[in-house]
Amino acid sequence: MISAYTGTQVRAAEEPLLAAGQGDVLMRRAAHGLAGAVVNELKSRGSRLNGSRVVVLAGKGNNGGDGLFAGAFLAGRGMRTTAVLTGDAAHPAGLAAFERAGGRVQRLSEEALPGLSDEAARADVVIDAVLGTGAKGGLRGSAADLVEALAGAHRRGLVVACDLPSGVDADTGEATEPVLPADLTVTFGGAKNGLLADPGADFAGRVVVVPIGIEEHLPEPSLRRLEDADLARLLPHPARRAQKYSRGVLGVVAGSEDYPGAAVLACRGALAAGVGMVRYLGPPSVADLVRRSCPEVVCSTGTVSENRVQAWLVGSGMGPHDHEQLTRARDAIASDLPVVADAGALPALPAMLAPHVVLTPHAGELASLFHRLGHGEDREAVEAGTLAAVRQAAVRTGATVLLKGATTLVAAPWGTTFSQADGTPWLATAGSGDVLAGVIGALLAQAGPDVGRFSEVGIKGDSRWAAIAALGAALHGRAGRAASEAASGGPIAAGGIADALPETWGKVSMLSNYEAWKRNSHSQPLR
Ligand SMILES: NC(=O)C1=CN([C@@H]2O[C@H](COP(=O)(O)OP(=O)(O)OC[C@H]3O[C@@H](n4cnc5c(N)ncnc54)[C@H](O)[C@@H]3O)[C@@H](O)[C@H]2O)[C@@H](O)CC1
Ligand SMILES: [K+]
Repeated sequence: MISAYTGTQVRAAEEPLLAAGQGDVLMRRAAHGLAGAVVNELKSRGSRLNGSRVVVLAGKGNNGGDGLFAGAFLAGRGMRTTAVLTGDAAHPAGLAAFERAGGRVQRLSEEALPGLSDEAARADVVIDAVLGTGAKGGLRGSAADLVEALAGAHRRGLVVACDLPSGVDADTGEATEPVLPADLTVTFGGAKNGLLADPGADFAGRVVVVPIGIEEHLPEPSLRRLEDADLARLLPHPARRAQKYSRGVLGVVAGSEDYPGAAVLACRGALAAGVGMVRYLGPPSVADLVRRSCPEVVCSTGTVSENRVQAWLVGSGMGPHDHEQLTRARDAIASDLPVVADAGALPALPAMLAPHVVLTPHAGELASLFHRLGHGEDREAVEAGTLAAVRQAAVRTGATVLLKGATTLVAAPWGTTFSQADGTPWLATAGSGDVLAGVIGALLAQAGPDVGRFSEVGIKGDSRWAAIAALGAALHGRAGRAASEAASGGPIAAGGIADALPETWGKVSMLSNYEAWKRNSHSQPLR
């Protein structure tokens, strides 16, 4: 699990060490980690260190101090280092160390701007150490001009953000442009929320966390990302004596005469994600298409209460005039069973929901939901602050809310939030969301009463619905990536995501089987 924190949480964790006079030690550890990451990255690219040029953009706070100390380490490795001081001051000890190591110091001003931005654009490495967790707002004045010029330059070297790209809000991921897009962000003590939420994540590149000794003082994470081992633990496994009903039955209320394919794709997503049975309820013409496309699906007629299932999927491919389907969607939501409510069901939701109802809007649908709740956020506002938006939606509706995007965020109404970025931009294709709803529906149907596997990864109570949705997003993203990789990185259609999902699932669970085998192999005979 990757854990992320707000700037305030990280600063509070630093407090006991600062009080014990360890401030310098923390900064040197951070700087050493930053310099080491630069060296590793250059080596992995086959670039030589000796004589290559590094420009450190150093602000006046501790973030600049980290950058200057890192520059000193790099100068010690034979790199030609220049510090561009963006403020009216610089971290005194960092600056002294930098100068002692032979670094060259330049002060940024309007006059010096053209020459320094040229130099930065020609450098092999640029370290962005202007603003860190203590910043208010974005870059200003000449620093903003320099970053704007650099971001627009034809060619630039490796860009490494110190702690976080300057201008990205550590707590929310909001970005005040200009922000220099990093290839690599080296962050200290723990990841920051802003690196795992869009638009901040757009600027962060690959994120490396450097431990600096504050970790034991960190509280519960503010944001989590499921990794391989967590996914493996959370995947349901059929019991030896399982039968299709005990494996979980998903009822699907989706599709319409205008969008019949959505029902098919939702069913394909569900079938690929381990459910025991899928029951489809919908218009006869759609049911015919579902039967022909997925003969495994049982098409039923009648009402929601007449169909016995363990979870419902409602809304994919439904419009505002599909009255019979909308009635079924409302009944499913009122049934007390877990529900994934997608697309056309979102405008028909009751005002207050429960955490076992998982809403799956994209940014535009979330903006519409806010409008109905009497709040004015438009799509742009949601996209500019995805983390705040998804959390607010969960609090206001009482539901678990999954906000789809390059980074998919899932928030439980009580605050537990996940960020998954497992996919590829090829996933932005029609029908992809229907498959995702099917996958999450299947996982909800298999959830059962067992909460043990959730507590194993530190997820308590009703937060498990958010973990299930995050698991679904991770599987969907990875399946999409696998489908694209099978096409040598080419495009995918939504059906291909469902087709790739069983193997993705198998690979993830192999990991847990291997761990179990390793644990057991010394003490038990293998069967
Ligand atoms: N506190 C600690 O012990 C440690 C802090 N570390 C580093 O310290 C950073 C936080 O340091 P600071 O609290 O000094 O904060 P920053 O370095 O983020 O910047 C704050 C400084 O910039 C000024 N400033 C704020 N907003 C600005 C803006 N929009 N434009 C221009 N100037 C602005 C402030 O007046 C202040 O002087 C972390 O991101 C991390 O890099 C690390 O060295 C690890 C240890
Ligand atoms: K920075």
